[in-house]
Amino acid sequence: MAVQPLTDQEIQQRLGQLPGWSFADDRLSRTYVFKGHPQAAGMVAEIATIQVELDHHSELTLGYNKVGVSVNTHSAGGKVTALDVELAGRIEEIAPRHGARAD
Ligand SMILES: C[C@H](O)[C@H](O)[C@H]1CNC2=NC(N)=NC(=O)C2=N1
Repeated sequence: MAVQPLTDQEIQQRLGQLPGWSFADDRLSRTYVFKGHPQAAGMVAEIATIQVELDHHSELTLGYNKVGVSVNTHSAGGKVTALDVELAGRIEEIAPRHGARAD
């Protein structure tokens, strides 16, 4: 069975475990700030590796010292699902090693 969208209540509950992430326009999103461009790019590269492993892919934006992550599940009609929450959690785990801080 295809992955089901989470309800707004379920999303709010899961956001409690994902500080810095927000829910708007049917997407989970977060921006991270880094010391400089190499650190930001390194974070993007590791996110890409995780996304290949999970077979779930966010929209990533790389700036000078910022990385934006925004994700929903295409196969669930562009809604937020447990797959998005899982990816966000995996990204949170690696962020400290890249020196990421809140925007
Ligand atoms: C065939 C492949 O598994 C699918 O296209 C995957 C790939 N990555 C994906 N990523 C996201 N964000 N949503 C999806 O529905 C999705 N589907």
